[in-house]
Amino acid sequence: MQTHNLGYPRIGSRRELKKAAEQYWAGKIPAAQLMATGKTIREQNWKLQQEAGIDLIPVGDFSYYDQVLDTSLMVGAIPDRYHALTVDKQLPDIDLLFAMARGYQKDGYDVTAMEMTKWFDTNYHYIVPEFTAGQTFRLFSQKLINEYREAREAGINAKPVLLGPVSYLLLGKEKEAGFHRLDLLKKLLPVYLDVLEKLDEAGAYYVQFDEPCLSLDLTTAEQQAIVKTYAEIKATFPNLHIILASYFECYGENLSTALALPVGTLHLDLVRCPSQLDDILTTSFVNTRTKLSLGVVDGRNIWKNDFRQSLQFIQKAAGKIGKDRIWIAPSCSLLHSPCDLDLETTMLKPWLAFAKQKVQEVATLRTLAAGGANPLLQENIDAINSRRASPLIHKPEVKSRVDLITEKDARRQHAFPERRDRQRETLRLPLFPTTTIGSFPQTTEIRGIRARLKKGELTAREYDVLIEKETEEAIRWQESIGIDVLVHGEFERNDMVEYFGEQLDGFAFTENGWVQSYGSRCVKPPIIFGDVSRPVPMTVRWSAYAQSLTDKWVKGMLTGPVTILQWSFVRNDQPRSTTCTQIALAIRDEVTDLEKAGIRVIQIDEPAIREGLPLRKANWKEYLDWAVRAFRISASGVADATQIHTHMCYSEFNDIIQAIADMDADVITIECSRSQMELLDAFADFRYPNEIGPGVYDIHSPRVPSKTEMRALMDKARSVVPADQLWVNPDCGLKTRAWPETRAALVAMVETARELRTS
Ligand SMILES: CN1c2c(nc(N)[nH]c2=O)NC[C@@H]1CNc1ccc(C(=O)N[C@@H](CCC(=O)N[C@@H](CCC(=O)N[C@@H](CCC(=O)O)C(=O)O)C(=O)O)C(=O)O)cc1
Ligand SMILES: N[C@@H](CCS)C(=O)O
Ligand SMILES: [Zn+2]
Repeated sequence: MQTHNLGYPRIGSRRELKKAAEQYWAGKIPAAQLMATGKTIREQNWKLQQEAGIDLIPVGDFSYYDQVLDTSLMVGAIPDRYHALTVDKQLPDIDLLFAMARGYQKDGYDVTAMEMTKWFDTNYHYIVPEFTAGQTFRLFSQKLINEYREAREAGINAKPVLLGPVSYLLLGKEKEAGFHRLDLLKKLLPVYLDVLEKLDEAGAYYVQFDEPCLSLDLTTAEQQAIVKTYAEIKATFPNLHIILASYFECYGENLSTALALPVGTLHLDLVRCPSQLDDILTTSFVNTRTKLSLGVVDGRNIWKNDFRQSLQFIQKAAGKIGKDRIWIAPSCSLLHSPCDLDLETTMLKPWLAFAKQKVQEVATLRTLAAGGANPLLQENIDAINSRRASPLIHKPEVKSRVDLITEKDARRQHAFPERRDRQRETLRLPLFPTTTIGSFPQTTEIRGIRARLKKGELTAREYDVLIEKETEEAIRWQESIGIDVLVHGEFERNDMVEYFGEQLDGFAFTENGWVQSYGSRCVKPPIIFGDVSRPVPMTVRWSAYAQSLTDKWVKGMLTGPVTILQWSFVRNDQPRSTTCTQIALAIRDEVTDLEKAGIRVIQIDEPAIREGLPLRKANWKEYLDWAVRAFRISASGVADATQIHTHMCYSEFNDIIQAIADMDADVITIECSRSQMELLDAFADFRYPNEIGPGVYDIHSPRVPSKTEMRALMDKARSVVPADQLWVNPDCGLKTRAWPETRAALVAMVETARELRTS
């Protein structure tokens, strides 16, 4: 039996890559120092996996920003708008990569960033490839080949990992009409063959192709594209051992396609789809020579592996096809796991495994599968049993409150048209009201204040005074530029999910459990280990304080139940829907407490509602039913006159528009600008009945949009949605931005709204 890994986190266990990239962007370190940090992280990761006992170690999983963007650079899919930067300005590759990811606005250049969206159902975001009808490809970046050579020189048994050509194309977007991106396969494949040629020259025998599109509903043409691709690769490189990996779902309808591919190893995600092993072992696949990679260690969660359960899979497969055809692996890339449990002190530690521990689990499973007594097995059984029996987990009062929920609890008092009238009487807002999404820049000073509190250098009172000062400044500034519905700025929050997790019972948190979300941005997902309840109000103090400073309305700001669920590590001993409903009740209590404190506009953010959608359409309804119900439970405890907003971002929402309408928020603010308001057509076609704030500028880029751009977007919006339904706001919160660009952009946004009211 072999062990292998599909990918390792690249941020470094102390977020070394994040820190170096941000310092480089700020001009504080040279490119060489950033590269040196990257090299050190790669080497440490490779060595760690080698020492753990992993036979085949992934290379190509490292990226300075995103692996999909790296693929675009590898195949030369660089949109025309960057050509001035490559040709005239001759930007080095690393700066071109960052320009494509973040936009470029200096030295007289003003180029927008590429779109970013969710990687399948994860909180990782990739840069969306852009394709034109006349698209050409060529081998542009040799990063993968160079890193493969680097690994070999470091004595690593390296396995190059590529995003497969079909998934790469399907994850991209046509930027003009008249063609389908899959038509480009015949032009793209030769570049992949070029890369394989170079890898072959460098000595690669095993190559992993990730084709996660096989976890989606594919058309026959898409399945055939997979067949054609791997037939051609195999025909060109008959000696290559192709590892084909899909994850996050069953192969489902694509299983017979996958089983017939001329690959050396087929990877199965047995955490997300345990049943597919039986499906496969009852087909003629058993008579082939293809190896099976059993993804038994969960790459998406932090719970210790249940060795007995994994060994059952391994033994069952080995019994049918023989040990030599079995590989042991994590279920997917460990990109989605935090790095190292050794750095933690949580009391949950005996129940957990992070990336470093997961690769050790893979190796231990191989040892255990070989047979013989081993104390590691009993240790594992004890840990699994102690979690199951722990009194920390179950709270009868929480369970019975969930059982007592009625349909009335999930419904506002009246339908939207009546609520709108009450709200208009109360709020008295102008046409095209302006607002922001909640957070203002989380500056180094603010992070520093929080770090000092953590280290005990500030008392809780001293901390509060400093945060109050920031909040007051933000309120005064918003008043001065004429924003209509103000926000308190979220200065007291480390993260929009972790902050709530820290205050809810049933949650634990880590000190260094960082996971990459996009580029240099990381999250520290809380761990939901038990029944969830809210011991005391969580946000009322800050919202009430902000409201006390001004006569304008201040929006209360909450994270919704689905997003808290989705962006946490979730317990795996009860259905997600049950955990979500428990969170919904906690948020409902917060919403009603905010209303009691005089807050009349309350935003319940649900940016992750689309991300939680199952990858296969057949499973959508069940999810949307409980997810929408959870949101409604959280929002329905208030009077008609209290205006409930929700906010969504980073996803394609067209296909869940009915569910969004069913959430029945009075106002939805939604990311739209990178896609030039494309999304609004869906709202318009659907005749979305409630109010909408389509984002008028992209907050991911430091680039300041012009008034003309924002005006054009709003003109587009009002051509499809009635003006009295529209709000004017950015795409998302501004926490990742700095104040100078935030000020400039918001002043221009408010002026744009004023002009819209008169012309
Ligand atoms: C809106 N998004 C979010 C997602 N997921 C979340 N969980 N949260 C989100 O907001 N998903 C979709 C989108 C896009 N994704 C992100 C993800 C992450 C960020 C972001 O800004 N992350 C910050 C870290 C935030 C945080 O937890 N900050 C803490 C700790 C700060 C820190 O690093 N402290 C230093 C010490 C500081 C000092 O001494 O000066 C340290 O610990 O070393 C805090 O503020 O207290 C990031 O920087 O990556 C945005 C969008
Ligand atoms: N209220 C949050 C939403 C982010 S999706 C913020 O403004 O950062
Ligand atoms: Zn957002």
